[in-house]
Amino acid sequence: MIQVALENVSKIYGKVQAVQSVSLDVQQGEFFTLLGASGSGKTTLLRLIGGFETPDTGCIYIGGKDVSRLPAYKRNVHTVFQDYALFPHLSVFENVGYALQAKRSPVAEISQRVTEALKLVQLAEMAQRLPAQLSGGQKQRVALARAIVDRPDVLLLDEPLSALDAKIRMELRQELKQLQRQTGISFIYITHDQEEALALSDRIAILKSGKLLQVGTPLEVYEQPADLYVAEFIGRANFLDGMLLSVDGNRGRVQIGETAVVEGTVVEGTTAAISPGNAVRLVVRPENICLNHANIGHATTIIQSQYLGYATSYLVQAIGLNFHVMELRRRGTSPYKEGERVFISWEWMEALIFSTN
Ligand SMILES: Nc1ncnc2c1ncn2[C@@H]1O[C@H](COP(=O)(O)OP(=O)(O)OP(=O)(O)O)[C@@H](O)[C@H]1O
Repeated sequence: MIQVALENVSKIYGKVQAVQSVSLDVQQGEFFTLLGASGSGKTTLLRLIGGFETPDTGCIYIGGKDVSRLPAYKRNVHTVFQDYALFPHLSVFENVGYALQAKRSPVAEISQRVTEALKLVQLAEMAQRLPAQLSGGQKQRVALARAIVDRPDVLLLDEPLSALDAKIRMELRQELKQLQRQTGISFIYITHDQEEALALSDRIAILKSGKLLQVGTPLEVYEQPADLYVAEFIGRANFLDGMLLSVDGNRGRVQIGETAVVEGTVVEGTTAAISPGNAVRLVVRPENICLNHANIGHATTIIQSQYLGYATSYLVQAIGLNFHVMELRRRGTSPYKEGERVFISWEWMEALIFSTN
């Protein structure tokens, strides 16, 4: 069932088209992430869904009802911000129960719901503490409990983990996902952190200058980016500029550097709907490149070798270019050493060719 639907929604601030004709659906119980560079319109979209802004054109539906002109307090939507926004003079319990209290819900119901929400965020023991007596991660858990206690249809989360240090962030990331699954509330989540987006989301929407470029599962946006921008934005990759020489089915051959064909500087990848002769960029992920001693692919020298425990990260030089290569550690093998001469190759299906015209 569709929980939130946007139809051709636009928002203009003066001369800035913050959101440009965006249409998308968020399913009930879905973890949906808005990802994009600074200024791409993520917060504006969230504010439009929350009712803190009204669209200039287009419609917003929540639970099938047109809420485009409905103020925030009339939508069953809550927002969790980066800075927690807790009341400092109220206890954890009172912070979480605040909205229910304001609605004059019966005391027994408040107590039961607050206790339940605090349990869900693992803070049952800290109900009587004041916010000042909590760590950053605990404060954000209180903010989460407060946001779910009222059982909203949709929870909007604006970079809720960005103020936390890396370790707490990882912990809370897992809890957030669990909380979403347990409550079945649709989450619409903003983050700058691509890895967080890939790890948490059912689907990700990628925005650029207020426009929606692609909506897909983490696997789709990482492995089948809709265009070069998405490929460059999500994850790390190597980019090779050149000219498309020939296409066989969807297997393309690219001459690196747009010069005449030079022996040993032709690479392969997948392409769709690009004609030979066009300027292209080939994108290949570090983990899709294989290093070998078996004379397969292009000769290369290891410039840098960084042992990361679970993997080894290499900088190598081949066909006059630098490549970033990532190899998972395998037991019984030792990493290649700096200065060592090896070969690099990749399966043509694992590299993507985009037009740069
Ligand atoms: N109230 C406003 N008045 C004028 N311009 C605004 C206003 N709010 C946002 N903008 C502009 O709209 C564009 C989109 O802003 P928005 O905050 O939605 O981006 P964002 O993707 O959330 O960025 P960030 O990741 O930096 O928070 C930006 O160019 C911004 O300067």
